[in-house]
Amino acid sequence: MKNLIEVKGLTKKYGNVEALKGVNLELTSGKIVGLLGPNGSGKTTIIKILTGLLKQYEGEVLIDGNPISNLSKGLISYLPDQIYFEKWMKITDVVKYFSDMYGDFNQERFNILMEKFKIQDRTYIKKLSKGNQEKLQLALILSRDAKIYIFDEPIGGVDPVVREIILDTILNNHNKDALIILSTHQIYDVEELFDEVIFLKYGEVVLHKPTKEVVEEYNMNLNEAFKEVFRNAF
Ligand SMILES: Nc1ncnc2c1ncn2[C@@H]1O[C@H](COP(=O)(O)OP(=O)(O)OP(=O)(O)O)[C@@H](O)[C@H]1O
Repeated sequence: MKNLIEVKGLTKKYGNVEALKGVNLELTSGKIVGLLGPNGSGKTTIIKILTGLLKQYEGEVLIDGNPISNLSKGLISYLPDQIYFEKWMKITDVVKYFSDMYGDFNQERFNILMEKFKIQDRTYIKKLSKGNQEKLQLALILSRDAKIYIFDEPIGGVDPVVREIILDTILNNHNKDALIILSTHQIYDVEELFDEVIFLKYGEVVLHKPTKEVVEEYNMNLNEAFKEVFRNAF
């Protein structure tokens, strides 16, 4: 296992708001990590910095040993918490864009995932329901052979059956040496997925441990432990 992400003293201010306060993290390959915290705790801010979307911050961020650059961006397959396609686009255009943009895009895996997600209409994005647009985006993200996958609320808008398919797909369709970071509020559904968890509170890491240790230490499931740690933070 090697460190794929190293963050030292990461601080981010939006005007007077200190969204991240000296965050330190080391994340290794082959792990599924839950990035958890209440609204406004800084999860999306960290993700945006790791993915190169937010460029102004203090501290050091290394991706696979190198500072953030186009090279590091190419190592990360990122699912944002919103649909980022233009609705007028054809699905074939989006797929072409992905395969042109990312050398690691696996068309065969994409086709299999689309079958699994039962997306039959492959014409225009606007003809897909919101849940199916989310699934399409997920299929594209998972079809890359990336070193790092970052999912921001991948199960937000979909029904419970689809949620299970999505979690199963994440678990079984990624490169096993990859690092997966998953941010969600629906901990109850996903806790068995996480090898380790990060609890963020007001921009600070208050806990970063293997899930097993958290469950043992608090003598309760992860969801309950989360509520215990954040009891006064809501
Ligand atoms: N563009 C921005 N301008 C000003 N403040 C911002 C901006 N983006 C985020 N913030 C603030 O930074 C803090 C962290 O926000 P962030 O979106 O990272 O939290 P989060 O944990 O992802 O929240 P949520 O779970 O609600 O998505 C919050 O106080 C938020 O109001």
